[in-house]
Amino acid sequence: MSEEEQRLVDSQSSEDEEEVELSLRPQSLVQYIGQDKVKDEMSVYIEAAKKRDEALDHVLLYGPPGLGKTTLAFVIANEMGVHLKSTSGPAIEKAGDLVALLSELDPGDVLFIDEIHRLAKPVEEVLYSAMEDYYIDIVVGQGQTTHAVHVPLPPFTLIGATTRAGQLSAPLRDRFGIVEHMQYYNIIDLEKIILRSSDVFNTKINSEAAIELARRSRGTPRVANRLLKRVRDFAEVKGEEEISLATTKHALSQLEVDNEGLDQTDRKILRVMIENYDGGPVGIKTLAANIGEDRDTIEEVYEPYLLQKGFIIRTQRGRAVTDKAYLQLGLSPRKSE
Ligand SMILES: Nc1ncnc2c1ncn2[C@@H]1O[C@H](COP(=O)(O)OP(=O)(O)OP(=O)(O)O)[C@@H](O)[C@H]1O
Ligand SMILES: [Mg+2]
Repeated sequence: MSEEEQRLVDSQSSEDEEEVELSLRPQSLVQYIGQDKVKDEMSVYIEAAKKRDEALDHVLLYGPPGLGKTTLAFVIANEMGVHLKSTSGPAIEKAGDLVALLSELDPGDVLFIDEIHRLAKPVEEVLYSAMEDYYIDIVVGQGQTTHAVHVPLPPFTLIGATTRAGQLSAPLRDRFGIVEHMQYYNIIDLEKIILRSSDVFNTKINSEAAIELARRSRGTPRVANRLLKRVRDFAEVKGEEEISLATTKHALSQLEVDNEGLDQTDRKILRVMIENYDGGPVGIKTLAANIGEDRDTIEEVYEPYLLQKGFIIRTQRGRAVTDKAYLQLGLSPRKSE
């Protein structure tokens, strides 16, 4: 797949995008659009913790990339009125790194660990006592001078984010008092996000165009914001004062994003399943090898959306496409035997 397209769905943002990303990020729960269930619950827990003057319980946020987990972590810290220290699972190599991070925290502060399913096992084990009783036992020295040191910690809140809740070990998962599942956004909420972002960009977008964009954004704010930027480019070149529906449709077809928001890779997955495996079922490993995509990427990024949109289903023997998938590709569904 092209680099361009990779960037539409991928979880990393390039450096020149970071600054815009920051200005696009809502700061408070009120500004945070959608995810109503998560927001309602979080606002109760935040208010209660503040009343008790305690650290908020540890929070696990999980769901597909680009749905606003990182954004929400910052919003939570903001609402609690505390600092947030941000890191990621793979960045913490040794237990000592974790100790260093934790000892920098003030009481009540948030430690945000992105990709928490990728923590090294020894680090994870140190985290258990830190989360449960706010202390860490570390071993220092070498040979004969080796001894254990008991390090008390300030009360803190761990916010973990992951696209793969299933890969978290049970002992770690159980130590999160609050577990929130982030859902794909509906079109109304995505439209609001698009309108807010176009304000930030100082561009006008016609309301029909905003809805069209929302419909094709894979239920994902990050995708919505990226598509908006591309569509804005097309409108600018055309000299439009306000992004029109026609330009939006034209830009999206150039970007090969179809009417359901599927991109080239989504369609390739469906096509391979149909053409090479008669619609499935086919195992994920086989599929990944055929498409030349990483298995994890398929499972984290592509599959959840295709499942939720009803293009594929999961069976005991693997994934299979539905009739809807045939129709989306302009093919006639296979006859049921
Ligand atoms: N509820 C929201 N309202 C407005 N904008 C949002 C919302 N959620 C996310 N965004 C925007 O979408 C983009 C992606 O959000 P974010 O980086 O928080 O996603 P994420 O879930 O952490 O993704 P990843 O799993 O890839 O780390 C950001 O630019 C953010 O501003
Ligand atoms: Mg993130």
